[in-house]
Amino acid sequence: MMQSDLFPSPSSRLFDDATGFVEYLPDCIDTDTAGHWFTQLREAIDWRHERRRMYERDVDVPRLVASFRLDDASLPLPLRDASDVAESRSGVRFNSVGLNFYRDGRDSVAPHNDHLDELEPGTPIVLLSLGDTRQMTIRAKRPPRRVLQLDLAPGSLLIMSYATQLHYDHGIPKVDYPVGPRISLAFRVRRKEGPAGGHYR
Ligand SMILES: O=C(O)CCC(=O)C(=O)O
Ligand SMILES: [Fe+2]
Repeated sequence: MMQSDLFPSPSSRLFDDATGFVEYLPDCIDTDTAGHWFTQLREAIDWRHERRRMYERDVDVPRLVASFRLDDASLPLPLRDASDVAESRSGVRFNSVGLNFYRDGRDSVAPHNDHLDELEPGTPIVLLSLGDTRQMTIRAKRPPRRVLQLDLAPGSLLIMSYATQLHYDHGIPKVDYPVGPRISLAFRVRRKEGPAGGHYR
């Protein structure tokens, strides 16, 4: 599906080995466009506030979420352009986008790997960041416990290969300093069959 020689700048890979690869591409969208898309999405999306059963209690998912199939005729406008950017920079044709809206530093996503039973085997996940910069932690599940702390700047793409979901967890921790809102778009190739999309803590 995806060939590494489709990637124009191998040096942007933070690692690339038997555990998969992670690639960070800053400035894929200019600042004005990133700001415009952020505002459009914040206003146009019908953001869901979800709850999730955890340790026999219902808890709030600490961010707002939304999701679309990319063949949805009513796909909000900037998502089409955003998927074009994700596709041209990764060489992969995606069929779904999951959105996360982190309202402030108290919003987060707990360490997790994306559900492999929902992904077409071998396909990467591309995260496009808009709004304020938040830090992502990527941590190996097993020793030697490689840890990456990445600032995900607006207009950047982060590409995580399929294999990394077996070997690493990723998350956006809460922060105790003032930070503005952030929206992330997670492009995926979802399997045709398979479970309905869930969300992560
Ligand atoms: O907001 C992000 O950049 C990460 C989101 C994420 O990990 C997910 O939606 O699965
Ligand atoms: Fe994720």
